[in-house]
Amino acid sequence: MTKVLLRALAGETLPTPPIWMMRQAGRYLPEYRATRAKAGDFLSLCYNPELAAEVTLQPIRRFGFDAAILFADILLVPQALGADLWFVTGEGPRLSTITDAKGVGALKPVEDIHEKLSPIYETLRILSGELPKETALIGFAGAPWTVATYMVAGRGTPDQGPAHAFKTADRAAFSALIDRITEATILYLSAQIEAGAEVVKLFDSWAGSLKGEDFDDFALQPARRIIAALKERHPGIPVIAFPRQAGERYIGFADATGADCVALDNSVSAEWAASKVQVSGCVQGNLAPRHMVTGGEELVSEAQRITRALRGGPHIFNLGHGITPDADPDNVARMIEAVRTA
Ligand SMILES: Cc1c2[nH]c(c1CCC(=O)O)Cc1[nH]c(c(CCC(=O)O)c1C)Cc1[nH]c(c(CCC(=O)O)c1C)Cc1[nH]c(c(C)c1CCC(=O)O)C2
Repeated sequence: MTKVLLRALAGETLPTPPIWMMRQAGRYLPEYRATRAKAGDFLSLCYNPELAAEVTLQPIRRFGFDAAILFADILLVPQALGADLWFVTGEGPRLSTITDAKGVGALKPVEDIHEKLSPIYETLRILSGELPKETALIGFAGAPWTVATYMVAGRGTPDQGPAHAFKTADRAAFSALIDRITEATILYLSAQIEAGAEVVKLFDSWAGSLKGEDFDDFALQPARRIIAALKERHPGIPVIAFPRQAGERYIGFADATGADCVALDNSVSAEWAASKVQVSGCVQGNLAPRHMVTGGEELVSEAQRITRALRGGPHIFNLGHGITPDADPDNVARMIEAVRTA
């Protein structure tokens, strides 16, 4: 029996959609907080294969999701390319910054990334042996634009201003940075697949700040290049693309990039997506994460509305973005029940 997540990704319309959640292993779970404390800090947890596998499995044991997502972070790739990376508690990531051609030139050769990232591959090998047979294993990476926004600014930014400024000041150097990340991402995701990932997802969390030609050059083309290279090396491995906040640019994104599925954020309606995006294949999404905090009747009705709206084609149920640390785990169980009884 093929795993239900893989069936949806192959284009099958199922009576009940497979379910998983972005950030399903995370601070809203007491067992995650306990394992993170044991590891010491977030990055030590990412680089400890036994403990990273343990936190990946926690939400599977608790909720029986149809997919497990590797526990790691999109910012490990910049670190493997030579950037300094640390996390400030309560604030988020910090990195050394790259603001010109010289900074791009100083990055390590892409082939060197495996040296730093080999524990991540080990986490996947452990998970391949330990997951229930019906649970699919998802690997991931940040998309080049989103990763670049952190590498340029050295932190998360509300409007990605520093990356836009670099792009405007020296488009060739900025393109070289995007190319370098693109090449590293191909090597990283290929290694994840070789270590056991059955699906890979590209997170372009800041795609929504790219407009017109910039969207084509820095969101669409890098995704197309990565997906083409992966399909050549690993035919049959499906790719989920998440160009968050792409709005109208969700239309045709799967066809233009070769993605098997596009993940929808919660700023678009499921009804709109059914007629405009699902016509090209599988879609994933798109419950607003706040329902996992607020719960109640609205959680049930929204989860069921989305499930019904996307029932006519291939669909993977998920949130529109990651579950937040203040979410109530009981609401996750309620959400799953609502989707399965819609
Ligand atoms: C932009 C981005 C990052 N990381 C990621 C993205 C893209 C998706 C998105 O838009 O959310 C992706 C990511 N980060 C994490 C995963 C693991 C898999 C999963 O459960 O989804 C994945 C897929 C773990 C994490 N990554 C992070 C945590 C929290 C760390 C902790 O335990 O303190 C987790 C569980 C930290 C992180 N990592 C990042 C930020 C901005 C932060 C700080 C914000 C926060 O604290 O929630 C960068």
